[in-house]
This record gives sequence, C-alpha cells and structure tokens, in this order.
Amino acid sequence: MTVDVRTVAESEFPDWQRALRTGFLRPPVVSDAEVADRLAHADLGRTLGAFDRDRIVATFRSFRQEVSTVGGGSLTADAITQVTVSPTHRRRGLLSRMMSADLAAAKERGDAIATLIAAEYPIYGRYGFGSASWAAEWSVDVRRAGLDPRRSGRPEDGGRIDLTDGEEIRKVGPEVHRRLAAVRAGVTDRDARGWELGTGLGHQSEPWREPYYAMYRAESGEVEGYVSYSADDKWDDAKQPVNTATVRDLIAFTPAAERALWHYLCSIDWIATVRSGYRAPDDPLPLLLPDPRAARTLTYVDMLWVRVLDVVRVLESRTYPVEGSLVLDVRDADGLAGGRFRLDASPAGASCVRTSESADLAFDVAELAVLAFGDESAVRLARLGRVEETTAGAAARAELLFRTPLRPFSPDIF
Ligand SMILES: CC(=O)SCCNC(=O)CCNC(=O)[C@H](O)C(C)(C)COP(=O)(O)OP(=O)(O)OC[C@H]1O[C@@H](n2cnc3c(N)ncnc32)[C@H](O)[C@@H]1OP(=O)(O)O
Repeated sequence: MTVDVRTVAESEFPDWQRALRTGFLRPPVVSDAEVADRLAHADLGRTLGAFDRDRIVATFRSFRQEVSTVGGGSLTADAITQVTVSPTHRRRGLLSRMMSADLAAAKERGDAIATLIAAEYPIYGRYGFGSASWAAEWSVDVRRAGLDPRRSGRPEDGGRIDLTDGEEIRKVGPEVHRRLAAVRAGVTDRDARGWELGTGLGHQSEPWREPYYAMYRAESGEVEGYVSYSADDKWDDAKQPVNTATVRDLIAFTPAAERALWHYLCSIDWIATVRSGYRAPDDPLPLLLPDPRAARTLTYVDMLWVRVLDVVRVLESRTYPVEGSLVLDVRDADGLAGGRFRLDASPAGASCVRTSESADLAFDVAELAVLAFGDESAVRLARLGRVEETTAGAAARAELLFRTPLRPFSPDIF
C-alpha cells in the first residue's frame, strides 16, 4: 500500500496535530480548544500530511513570511515548520516528498526564498538550504560583570528604563521589531498572533507565567527597545540570593537601547545570573561588561536556514557597501534556482541578470543563502572548498561585496 502525501482536510486536523506531537516526542493528546486555536491560524492549503491507510504518519506546514535583507529591504519567504515523520515511517523518503511538493509550490507562487529553523543540522542541506544566520546565548555572572548598578534605569545618555506590561508591549513592540528589521538582515516578521502568544494571550503550549517587561525610551521619548524576562526565586544556605533572570524577548533597534537594557538586566538586586536567550552572535552583551569573562557562552548554533528560490530577487533586494561585479555559477541539483548570473553592485543599487560569461565563483545554491545574508566570509567558504574560485581573487572581491557590519539574526523562532 502506498503512502499518500496531500493537504489535510479540517476534519483531519486533530489527527494531524496528534501526529505532529508524536513526531516531536510530546504526549500525543490535544484538546479541542487547542485544535480550534491552531486551526484558526493554519492555512490548510499549505498543511501537508502523509496518509498510510487512514493514519497520518507525517506532517509539514508552511506559511507566508517576510525576511529582512541587508540594507533594510525584505523578501517574501515560504516559511516551513512542524515537519515530522512518525517513527514507524522514517527514512522512506516522506520528508523528501513533502519538501519537494512545498518548494515547487513556493517557486510557483513566486516566493524568493524558503526558510526554516532546523531541529538537527544535517537534515536540510540536501534540499538546498544553507545556514544563513547563527545564534549565541550567554550566561552572565552578574557579580563579576562589573557594571555600575547606579546607572540601572538611568542610562547616561538621557534615556530611561520604565517597567511596563504586556498590553503596552503589544502596542509599541511591533514598531520596535520593524525598526530592528530595517537595521539587521535575517529578521523574520512577527504577526499579531506572535505578539499575543509572547505576552500571554491565546493558547499557550506551556503554562503561562507572567514575565516582567521593561522598555527603553530615548531622551526624545521614542521607545527604542524593550525586554521581557522572568526570574526564579532561589536563595542559598547562607541566605544569599542566587536568582537567575532569563530573557524571553529583547528587541532593540539602537545601540543605546541595547546597552541600556543589558545594563538594567545585569543590575537588578537579587539577580546573580542573567541568561541572555538566543542573541545575534555579535550582540554587544559580552563586550559591554567591564569583565567580558563574566559572560560565559552557553550556545553557538545555526539559526535561520534559507533556501534561495529566486537568485535575481535575492541579490537585487540587498544593498552593497562597495562597487563591484561578479559572475556567479549557482548549482542547484533540484533545478529550482540554478544558473549563471552577473551581479553588478554598488552602494547606489544592484542589478543581477542571467549571463553566459565565464564564472568568477561557483558554488551550490545553499552557499548563496550564506553569502547573500552577509554572515559568512567568501574567503573562508573558498578555503573550506564550499565556494570554488574560478577567477583568481574573486573570493576576496565577493568578501568585500557581501559582508555586513551587523551579522544577520532573527529573534523569532517558528
Ligand atoms: C522545520 C522543522 O520543523 S525542524 C523539525 C524536524 N523534525 C524532527 O526532527 C522530528 C524527528 N525526526 C523526524 O520526524 C524525521 O526523522 C525527519 C522529518 C527529520 C526526516 O524524515 P524522513 O522521512 O525520515 O526523511 P527522508 O526519508 O525523506 O530522508 C531523506 C534523506 O535525509 C536523510 N535524513 C533524514 N533525517 C535525517 C536526520 N535527522 N539526520 C541526518 N540525515 C537525515 C535521510 O537519511 C535521507 O538521506 P538519503 O537520501 O541519503 O538516504
């Protein structure tokens, strides 16, 4: 009997949810309320299941997403999520079937890229995805950090920190998030549901514990950043406070706001440790501390994976710091985006067209995602053998064109 891969009907959605939970090693039960909530936010036309007789044995869903590019532009993405195959049906090609159906539909729709956050590193490279951004997480030993607690809440730049609540964050947060996307590449947009879930509304997958919220206002009165964080309640035998503050969400679009929010978090009495949550690897946090060794790196891990579907749009949607031209041979075994392209770029704009000229650099489509979002050095990729230099010195020229002062990063997990 063959296993059928197709979209899921509304009546099949509860079973699809149970299959999803089984695949993610969560208890395979789902309440009616949760099904109703998830159904309201799922596009069934983009929700795939694999059916073995009448049992759902694989899940796969995608949705429309906007992703910021270098220089503040944006690309429409096919965001892929909730990918599972039941343990009974693994390694029989079900993921490959669902992926090729979804990527073909995305290409047909005209999406420029597909995105996902990978459960395990080795899964998605074979489908042309490259790890376009990385995330770091730090644990700060506050007592060793050396920040002056007298400045907590009263930054020297004339701005201020105010405590606030989820309702206010739902009002001011979206603009802060949009402004972040304008200055950092790789930021995925957060929809209304994301703001609700992040502030305690809607169906929560874990019991909700109200966090603390604080926001930074510049001297002008504009909100430039905010943080939500939780704290535990731990004291040691000598009656010393050993509490940990854990950042749930910190979004800031100016360096002043980032500095002020970290300073605030690292100056709260009773807090001995601050866990940063996932941050851009070039977050100012460690170097902001008078003793950077007080920030221990807990995590350094791949974050947003990108699959380029439209080379021209991807390369024309970003800015370039210098003038330069390159002919790129993009190999794509799946035939979705490959070809030879000439990129003429300058700070005034870029044009990318198909060409038959000889190539300067040749690489698989996965490397284009890594280069286009500016995170990785073309020279390093060439040294790794992931980029082939067919014209001497081309990797160094690509390095100057593609690299960005801020590493790409998205604070949102999907
Ligand atoms: C965006 C997200 O949702 S990330 C979440 C992904 N889901 C999970 O990790 C949940 C647990 N795992 C699973 O459900 C499944 O193992 C999946 C979805 C990862 C893979 O599904 P499968 O149907 O087994 O994959 P499929 O048979 O299509 O594999 C295709 C190829 O990928 C390889 N592959 C699949 N999973 C993995 C893995 N975890 N690690 C390394 N290689 C893998 C297979 O070996 C196969 O290689 P081959 O073509 O050289 O033989």
